[in-house]
Amino acid sequence: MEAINIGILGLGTVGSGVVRMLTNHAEKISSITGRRLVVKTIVVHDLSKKRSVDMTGIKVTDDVDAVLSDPSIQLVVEVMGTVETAKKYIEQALKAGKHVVTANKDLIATYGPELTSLALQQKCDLYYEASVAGGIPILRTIVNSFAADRIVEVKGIVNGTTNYIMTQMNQKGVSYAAALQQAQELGFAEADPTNDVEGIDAAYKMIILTQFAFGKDITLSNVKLEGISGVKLEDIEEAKRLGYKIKLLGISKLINEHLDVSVGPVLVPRSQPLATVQNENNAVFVTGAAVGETMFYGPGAGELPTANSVLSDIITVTKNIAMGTTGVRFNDYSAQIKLAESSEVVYPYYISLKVLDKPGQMLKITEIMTKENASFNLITQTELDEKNARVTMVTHEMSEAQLNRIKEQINAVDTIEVIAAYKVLGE
Ligand SMILES: NC(=O)C1=CN([C@@H]2O[C@H](COP(=O)(O)OP(=O)(O)OC[C@H]3O[C@@H](n4cnc5c(N)ncnc54)[C@H](OP(=O)(O)O)[C@@H]3O)[C@@H](O)[C@H]2O)C=CC1
Ligand SMILES: N[C@@H](CC=O)C(=O)O
Repeated sequence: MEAINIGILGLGTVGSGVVRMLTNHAEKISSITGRRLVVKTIVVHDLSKKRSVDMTGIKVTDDVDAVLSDPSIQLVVEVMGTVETAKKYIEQALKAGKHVVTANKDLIATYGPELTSLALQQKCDLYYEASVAGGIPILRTIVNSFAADRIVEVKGIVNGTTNYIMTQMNQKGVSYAAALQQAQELGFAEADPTNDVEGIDAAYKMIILTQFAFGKDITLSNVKLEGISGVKLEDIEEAKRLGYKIKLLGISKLINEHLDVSVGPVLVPRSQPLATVQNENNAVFVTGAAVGETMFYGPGAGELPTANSVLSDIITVTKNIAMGTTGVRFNDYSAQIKLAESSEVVYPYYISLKVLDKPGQMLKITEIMTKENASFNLITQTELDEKNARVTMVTHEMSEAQLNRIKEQINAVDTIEVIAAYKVLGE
């Protein structure tokens, strides 16, 4: 059987899973593709590190040229992370006529269009299923199964680390720091977990999902972004009391034919399926005008789930090589859509305020709300200590522009401070 030589850049959580799956499932992969997949070379950073996979017969090196300059290697799998270095290596690989599979959302969200053009020019494949929602095959599903439908919304939990942290805090009373450390030890977190907890990793995934669902290239600056590092335990408890769970959600949505993309903590009703997604699992809702609401659920991070998505790309590329059909875009859809104005984006909000515990504070809040034509369907005040109280409210629908003006005016009152303002999802 003809062989296809593979070079892998990175042998961490995902790289190890890829090697394990290529070894353990070799027979099935060959029977599907008609090719024998051989991992010829793996590039790592630190040659002295102990590895957990069997590397018999594989060259392990810290010299990337051993892959990029080896003409016998047809397929490069980039699972090392970073943006600029990975870009440089992938460009070199494509220019050398090698096909590329990557799990790197930072890279694809930042340089996807540029790399896709280069791949097309070189008649090479560039696939990145694992870059969004780990083990959930969501990108291929949007390309294939939603090809004819008009997608109106994509939303969901697309970061395993933050969902893991919030589940552990919520259910087991684990501290934020301890839960983050566990997520790092389990291999879910990024090399720099700031990207996870500040919502940047989820935003990168929403950029890619937006490209696939709506055919629109956006950048990080187009995503309204808030992470979980500022979410207070009191707000988690208060949300629970009101019948909600706080989840970090990515939402990309058509509003009046304009697109709004956000990542942030959202109050999800306990009865909504997203509220039941625990630990590193992810769930993506895709709403099509024809099909209605669909939900895709599964592990969003971790060695083997992510490796399975990388393998699906490797198999696609192998089949394309075998059939001589390489050099086709992963996603062909492109559309002209404007971004929504903040006056168009309307949600109910949960607003949490720290107020000086003295008379008249509620009046000031309601005056500001009334001035902005906003109303709430519940408001409560709880004493925090001798001096301070917390006021929480769930508003009726209001625009983001209204919310911003309300926040600004409340923060200008020296006895009141806005602690949180999170969207509230409907049932
Ligand atoms: N972990 C997960 O669940 C998921 C990760 N991803 C993405 O997959 C990619 C890999 O993630 P993950 O496996 O977790 O990362 P790890 O940090 O576990 O592994 C990174 C690997 O790349 C190697 N490496 C890093 N920089 C270089 C370099 N400059 N030259 C050569 N080798 C280098 C490291 O070498 P050494 O071992 O010697 O240090 C290590 O083997 C990232 O883009 C990540 O965002 C996507 C979905 C899920
Ligand atoms: N750090 C990411 C890994 C997968 O993309 C996450 O936690 O989701």
